[in-house]
Amino acid sequence: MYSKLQYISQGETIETQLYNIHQALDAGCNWVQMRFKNQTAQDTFTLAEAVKLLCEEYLATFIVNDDLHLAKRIAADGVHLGLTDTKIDEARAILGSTKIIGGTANTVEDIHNHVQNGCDYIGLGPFRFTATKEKLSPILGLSGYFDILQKMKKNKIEIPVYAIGGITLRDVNPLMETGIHGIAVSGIITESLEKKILIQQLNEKLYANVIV
Ligand SMILES: Cc1ncc(COP(=O)(O)OP(=O)(O)O)c(N)n1
Ligand SMILES: Cc1ncsc1CCOP(=O)(O)O
Ligand SMILES: [Mg+2]
Repeated sequence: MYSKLQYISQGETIETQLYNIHQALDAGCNWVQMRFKNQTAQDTFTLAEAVKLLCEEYLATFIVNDDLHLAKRIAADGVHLGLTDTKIDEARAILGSTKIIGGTANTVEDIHNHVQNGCDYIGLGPFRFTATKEKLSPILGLSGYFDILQKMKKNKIEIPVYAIGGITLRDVNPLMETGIHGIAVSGIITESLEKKILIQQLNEKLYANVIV
């Protein structure tokens, strides 16, 4: 089963990114998406190599944001692709069947297309406004998740869905009640001064109904 908590990295420099990712891993995150925007190819590659080693040390899943070819080059566990990034079916043809491919969705039609094209998980959002990302798609709110997850059920569309965008601890229970698999968060973990406690609290809520 995919982890129910994804950490999306932040930081304007290689050093800040590595610090933030290391802190998140140390505090218990076991899924990292490296998101390093508007950087040179060399710096992104340098960071990715270091993050790969860190994730291996912590036995964490390592996903590269946006850059399919970088994900392939460094043999990351997978890639996350947005609606304007490389198409999911093209990425599948390049990465093969063993790598994880995540796709962004804002509607049930996006989810349906991604499933048809061989996507492994969905990042559905934004839940609410967030300053972490520019040019947000329409905000879904709780009712948006409820509607989309109901439509998925009705149409028998099965794929793990992660809620994303401005999520806080108190959003987790109501979001999980809509039928999502988990959450992808950046700000709350990066900014937390008590990361271990926060991640424990998030995981308690995320895994509350999982029978082991
Ligand atoms: C898990 C997850 N879901 C959605 C996104 C957003 O991807 P995208 O729309 O391509 O935006 P950027 O992150 O590239 O700015 C994501 N990264 N992860
Ligand atoms: C990458 C991304 N895509 C939609 S919202 C978002 C940012 C998530 O970060 P945060 O948890 O800080 O809102
Ligand atoms: Mg993208």
